[in-house]
Amino acid sequence: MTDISQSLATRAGVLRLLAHVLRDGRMLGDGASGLDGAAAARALRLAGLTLRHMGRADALLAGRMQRQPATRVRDILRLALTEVFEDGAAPHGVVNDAVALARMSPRTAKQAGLVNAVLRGLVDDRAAWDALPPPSLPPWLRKPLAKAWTRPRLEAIEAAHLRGAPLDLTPKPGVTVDGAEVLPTGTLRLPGGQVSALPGYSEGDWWVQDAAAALPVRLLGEVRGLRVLDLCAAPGGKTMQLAAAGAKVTALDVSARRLERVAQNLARTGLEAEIVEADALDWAPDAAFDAVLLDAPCTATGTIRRHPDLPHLRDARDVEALTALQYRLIDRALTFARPGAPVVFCTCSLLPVEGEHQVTAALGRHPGLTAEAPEPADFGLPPLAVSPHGLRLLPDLWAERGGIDGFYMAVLRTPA
Ligand SMILES: C[S@@+](CC[C@H](N)C(=O)[O-])C[C@H]1O[C@@H](n2cnc3c(N)ncnc32)[C@H](O)[C@@H]1O
Repeated sequence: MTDISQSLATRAGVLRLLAHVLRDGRMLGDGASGLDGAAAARALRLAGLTLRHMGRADALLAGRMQRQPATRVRDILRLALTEVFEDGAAPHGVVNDAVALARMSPRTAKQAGLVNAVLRGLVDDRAAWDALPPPSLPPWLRKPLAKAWTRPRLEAIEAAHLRGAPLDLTPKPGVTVDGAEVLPTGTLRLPGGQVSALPGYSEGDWWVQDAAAALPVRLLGEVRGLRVLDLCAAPGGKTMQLAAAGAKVTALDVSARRLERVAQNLARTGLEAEIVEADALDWAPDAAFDAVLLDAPCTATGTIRRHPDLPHLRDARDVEALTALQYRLIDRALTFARPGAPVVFCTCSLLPVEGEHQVTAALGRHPGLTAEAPEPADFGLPPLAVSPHGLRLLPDLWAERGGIDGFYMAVLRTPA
């Protein structure tokens, strides 16, 4: 394969991934670019970058085109502009490949001339790109976030999304990784890199987990020897933390496919947990647990730094369905813990309706239920992380250290 055809193949792979997200409504990480190895990784990175900057590309294109082009043509143009202005690609090669991509499909071949003309008029105009406002979240998310966190905070969150995220690892006790920064929370942080090539991967010394996602388990304190229920467990990041800390873990999840990932992760790390495939709303254990962790399904909007596809895949209807499910899961989780035992509720959402409001509502409907507000400093976190009943993390926190995912977590207890 020549260099030219390799770059073309990679860009065709990016178009497949964009169609998977924008047309099929599926997660970027589940998409197939049709490529292998380094080309597949490059296509995935470029698709993510294009999704992050899509609003800006569309704004620039809107000024140049009277009619909306075919969706594939639009994606070709979006990718080309993103590569030139955000990835430092040479305009000449980008335009040539964009025209070739249009010609590749009978449905868009006739628009190859349009692609050429539009791009030639734009790729040298960096000033026009730089003058565009930074990409913003879609209205379904922007509105409630501005209300909850103020507009300047929202803009700081959007800026954090654009910066992306470092690579965070949770080590087994005593494990270190050369070159990694040790965060005050205990997470090991690297700028990035191919995960499976890092030292300690095949030995199962650590697993990938954002610094925020590693905190809910720590709120449970010492768990050695305790029977702990990990209620929505897959793919198993928190299950591994609990098992590594010496807990007897039951890892429950409704998804058989996702539970396979738990089993694989446990096998790689040599850790043990009982795996249960069940709907938490129907399931009943033989005996109450010493601690319960409810990492409830949510919009995952706290992870947009890593998943730029999310704002394009979710909408306000998802929020409604998920908050209703969280409400029911909290009530169920409280019945699984022995009286007085901790039940950690957490979600990786930026929306208070999936965090603070859920805990306030649970306190209102369960007489005697308490929620302890953890002290942020105990976990090396800035005071901004404090919230009425729990810990609130937003992606603009720790900007100088590389940020942290958005999360909410609280420790609930029924009366002893
Ligand atoms: C946020 S993810 C959990 C992430 C996991 N705790 C970790 O740290 O790797 C939410 C999980 O909830 C599961 N889930 C959704 N509804 C459920 C239900 N009714 N019962 C059990 N699990 C459920 C999903 O399959 C998904 O794996």
